[in-house]
Amino acid sequence: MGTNEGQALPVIVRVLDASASEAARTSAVCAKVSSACSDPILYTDPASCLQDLADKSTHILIIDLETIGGEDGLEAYAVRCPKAVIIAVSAMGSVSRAVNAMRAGAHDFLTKPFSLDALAAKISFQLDQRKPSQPVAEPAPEPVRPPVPQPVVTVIDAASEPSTALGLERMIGSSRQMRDIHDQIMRMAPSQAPVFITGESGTGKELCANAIHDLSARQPNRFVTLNCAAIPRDLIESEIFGYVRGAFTGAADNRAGAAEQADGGTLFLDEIGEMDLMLQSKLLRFLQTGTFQRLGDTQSRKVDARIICATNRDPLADITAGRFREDLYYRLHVLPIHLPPLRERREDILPLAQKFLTRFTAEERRNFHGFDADAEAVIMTYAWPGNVRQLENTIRQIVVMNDGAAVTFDMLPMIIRDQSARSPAVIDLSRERLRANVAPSRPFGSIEPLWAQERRIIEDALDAFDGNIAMAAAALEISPSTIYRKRQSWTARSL
Ligand SMILES: Nc1ncnc2c1ncn2[C@@H]1O[C@H](COP(=O)(O)OP(=O)(O)OP(=O)(O)O)[C@@H](O)[C@H]1O
Repeated sequence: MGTNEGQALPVIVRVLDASASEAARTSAVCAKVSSACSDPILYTDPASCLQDLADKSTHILIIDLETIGGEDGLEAYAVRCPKAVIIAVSAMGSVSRAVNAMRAGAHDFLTKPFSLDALAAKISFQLDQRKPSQPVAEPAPEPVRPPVPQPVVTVIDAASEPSTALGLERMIGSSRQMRDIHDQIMRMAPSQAPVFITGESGTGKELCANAIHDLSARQPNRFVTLNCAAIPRDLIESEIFGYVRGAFTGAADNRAGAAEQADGGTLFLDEIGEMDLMLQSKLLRFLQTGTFQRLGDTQSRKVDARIICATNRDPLADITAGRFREDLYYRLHVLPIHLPPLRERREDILPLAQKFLTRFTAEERRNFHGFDADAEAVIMTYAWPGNVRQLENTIRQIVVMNDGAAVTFDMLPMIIRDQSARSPAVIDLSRERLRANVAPSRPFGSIEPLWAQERRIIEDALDAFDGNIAMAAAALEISPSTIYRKRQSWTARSL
């Protein structure tokens, strides 16, 4: 704790709590954690705190939710100090409250009465992110993942990955499905039970595993990723369990494997469906006993690592086909999370695209601010078979190859323009349904009046986008006002 002592930059901490004694208690913790924040500013009334947030800089804001009338009031504070780290505290803590507070701008959450150590750990963690050469309040840039191929084993130390504490924030998406996922992550994070994540490639399974680790008590320890598909079959055992000198040709030293490196932290087994059957039984034994042996060793070792695994295959089909051990599956499949493909949560597409555009525009020193209407419509209706990864790579490609204030239709890669030039799936679907639903008893045989056909198509599009007029309009390539106008005319007809 307080690892920045001796090189600490001043940190401006503000504490808002209607109870003066609570505020003073919190303030005492700050001073104890580091001399850098030895003089926190206390507020018991929201108005003066809000005023100061607007006028003066703030690095850490510790805010009591009851004092501001609940988490809904938090946003007003967050917008006044967008660069500050906000720790929300509440005497009425619950998972949904914590999730709502995070959505409203909090980075962390504590339920009252909290131990001084718990608060100290949170503040200390924030302080440890600050380096002398960085402006204190600047959030660290998001780490840019290297292009494929991914490393076989990735070890992330809390200290070397500043933004991991904001794991949930990095998972962009406010669709109903993503809100459910955020909720599940918050509930699962404190548990020790294994988590089993399924979902198509590129849907964010690793990001999800990372968020669970970040929000757990294991966060100060390592998050170790082992990509089972990327490791040659004969090396995978030594990658997981390590080896001793002389265990095989080339084993010149003793080496800890991923399981040992994750001791106290989380071991993420990506692409678990690719694991060889012989190794599956070793993994099962490790899960049952918590013990293992390094390759070539006689000594048994014990570690405490939480297991999270992920696959983009259907695990039950793999069991039926004899490729995956059923007993291992039931050991691992304790807390399941399924990440839906991007095409099933279209509301998330534009916020993700905008986020990637902002990030890559800064990285590549371009001038983009957004997308024009045509580009937006195509981005929103394209099927994105490669999910978020494909969207991310597409935006990166656009930014690298072009410049301007807005991304235009012409800048989109050909495959995306071509696909959208053919009618998107939703439109085909509605036409199919239209054909199937034509009433046979019409005065002119099977011919339905044009306005009724239009109405059916528009209503199908609205259904496909859960009533979202902007998205339905984009898919139909008409303006939202056309939908409003048509709806009025249908109402007039039925009067
Ligand atoms: N909700 C999200 N918000 C922001 N970025 C996301 C989101 N989901 C995925 N990404 C980004 O998309 C890329 C792919 O995500 P990730 O590696 O977690 O997917 P995956 O499901 O594990 O893929 P694979 O099955 O191929 O390993 C990453 O760069 C990740 O940061």
